[in-house]
Amino acid sequence: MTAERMNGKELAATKHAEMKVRVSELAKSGIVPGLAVILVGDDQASQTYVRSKQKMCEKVGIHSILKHLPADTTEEVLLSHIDELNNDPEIDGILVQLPLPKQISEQAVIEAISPEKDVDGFHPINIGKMMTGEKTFLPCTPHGIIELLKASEVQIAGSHAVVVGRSNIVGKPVGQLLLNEHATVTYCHSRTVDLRAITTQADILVVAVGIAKLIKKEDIKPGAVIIDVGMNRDENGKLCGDVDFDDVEDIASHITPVPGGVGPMTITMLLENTIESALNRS
Ligand SMILES: Nc1nc2c(c(=O)[nH]1)N[C@@H](CN(C=O)c1ccc(C(=O)N[C@@H](CCC(=O)O)C(=O)O)cc1)CN2
Repeated sequence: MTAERMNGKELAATKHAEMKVRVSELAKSGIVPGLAVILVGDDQASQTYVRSKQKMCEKVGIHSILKHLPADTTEEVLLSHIDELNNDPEIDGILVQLPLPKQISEQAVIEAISPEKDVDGFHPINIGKMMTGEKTFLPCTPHGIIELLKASEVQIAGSHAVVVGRSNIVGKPVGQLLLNEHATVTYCHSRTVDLRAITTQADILVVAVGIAKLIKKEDIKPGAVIIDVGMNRDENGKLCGDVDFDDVEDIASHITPVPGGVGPMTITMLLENTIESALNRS
C-alpha cells in the first residue's frame, strides 16, 4: 500500500479560485478586504512567507500593505503601529509575522491586536471562542489541517488523534480543533516518556516539533493518517518535514508531503479569515 498524498497546494488553488469570486462579489458593495502585515527584522524565512502572503492576496484581490520595521524596533513602537491599524477602517486583518526579535513580547503584541482584526486567530479571546466551539477566526495552520483532512474524506469523529508538539500556534490549537470534530486527542511533547508507545496508537498523527525526520515507520500504526507540519532542512540542505516520508509512505494510508502539504493551507486560511473579517464590516 502506498499512502495517498494529501495535496495542500492543489486544495489551496481550488480555494483561491473560490475566494476570488467572493472578493469580486464584495467589490460590488464597495468593499475591498484589506490585510496589514507587519514584519520586524530580516529573518529570511519570514521574509519569504510574508512575500507569499502578499502575492496570494494580490491573486485573490485582497488589498495588502506591508510595514517592514527594523530588527531593533521597540515593543512600544510596534504597539503604536498596531494601534493605528486597529483604527484604520480599510484594514480588516492585522498580522504580525512570528517569530519576533527578543526585545518584544509576542504575547503583548498578540493581545494588542483587536480580536475583530486578529486574522491569525492567536488573540486569547479568539482562542477562548475556539475552545468553546463559538464561530471565530481559527489559527491558520490548524484550520488548514482540518480542511485537508475533510477534503481527503478522513474520518475524524471517533478517531484517536495524537498531536506531537504543544506550541501555541500549531500543537495546542490543532488538538482542540480535532477535539471539536469529536476525535479523542492525546498530546505528546519533549517530556513524553515513551513517544512510540503513543504514536503507534494514532489513527491520525499530527507532528509539529521541528525535528527533521523524527517519525519513522516503527512509530506509526499501519493505515494511519500522517500530518507533517515540520519545515526543516535535511543533511543535504533539502526541505523536509518531521516525518521520514520515504520510510512511512508504504505504511500510512494518507500523508501530507513537505513541501506542498500543510504549508500552502496556512496562507489560504489567512486569506479566508481576512475575507470573513471584511464581511463583518458594519
Ligand atoms: N503571524 C504568523 N507567523 C507565523 C505563522 C503564522 O501562521 N502566523 N506560521 C509560520 C510561518 N508561515 C506563515 O506565516 C508559513 C510557513 C510555511 C508556509 C509554506 O507554504 N511552506 C511551503 C514551503 C516553503 C518553502 O519552500 O520554504 C510548503 O510547506 O509547501 C507558509 C506559511 C511561522 N510564523
